[in-house]
Amino acid sequence: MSMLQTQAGTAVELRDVVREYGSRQARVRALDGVGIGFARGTWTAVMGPSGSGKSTLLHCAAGLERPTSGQVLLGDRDLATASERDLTELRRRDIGFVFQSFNLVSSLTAEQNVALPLRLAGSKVSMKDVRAILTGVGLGDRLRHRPRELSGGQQQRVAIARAMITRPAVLFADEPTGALDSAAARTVLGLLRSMVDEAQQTIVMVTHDPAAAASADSVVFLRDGRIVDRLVRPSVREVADRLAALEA
Ligand SMILES: Nc1ncnc2c1ncn2[C@@H]1O[C@H](COP(=O)(O)OP(=O)(O)OP(=O)(O)O)[C@@H](O)[C@H]1O
Repeated sequence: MSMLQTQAGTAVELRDVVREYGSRQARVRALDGVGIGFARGTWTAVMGPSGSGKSTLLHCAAGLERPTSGQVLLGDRDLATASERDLTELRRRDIGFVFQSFNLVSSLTAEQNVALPLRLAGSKVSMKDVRAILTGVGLGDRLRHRPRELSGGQQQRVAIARAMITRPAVLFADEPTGALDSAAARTVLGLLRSMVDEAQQTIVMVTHDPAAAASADSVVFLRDGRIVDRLVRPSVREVADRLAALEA
């Protein structure tokens, strides 16, 4: 097997990823040699103090940004060196993204928003599949509603349905519960959990919220662009304590 291939059972793997911003005088090393594999069918939360490199890690892993050096392997492809064209295709086909701010198209209905990635990819759109996935996230009675007619939690569930319609190898989530009240956050976290347990989805999620992080299977902690710790199935308390120690 080629070296440029994730290990069996790994959805995405970062190898010695460095990401620097700025030029000589004002160089910032946002990621300083990160190596981590995200196993298929697992949910990993990424935490750390402000500026520790969480968003940069997520963006590099999702092919939204290129590392300065190192490899980002998705199957047998290296996102660090893939052509722009291949990256665009990979992001469309193999990667799902959910943001804190939902990023729905305001003029489109829930159904149309969910169908959008298929239309953009030029795939055949099955409205039956679109409705099934919206029903799966509990919005079977909101198909024709536009984003402003939905609550924040409902909008985020549309965004998750939209990310899942292409059955991506990995779902990346950047503070998916950051704009939600605790009840809506719990619903969204429950939905992510069922995707991992029932559909073997792989999820990588950046969060500041220890309760959200403790919903994942494991939590990795960044400081100064390096992974400094990993907790498996921690309690909310353990996550909060570890984070507080890193922020001290
Ligand atoms: N486009 C950019 N240009 C220059 N520096 C950047 C850029 N993006 C990020 N950085 C710097 O890289 C470091 C890591 O930023 P990053 O956004 O990944 O951190 P974070 O852990 O997600 O922070 P937060 O929790 O505050 O969102 C920071 O020092 C930041 O200032």
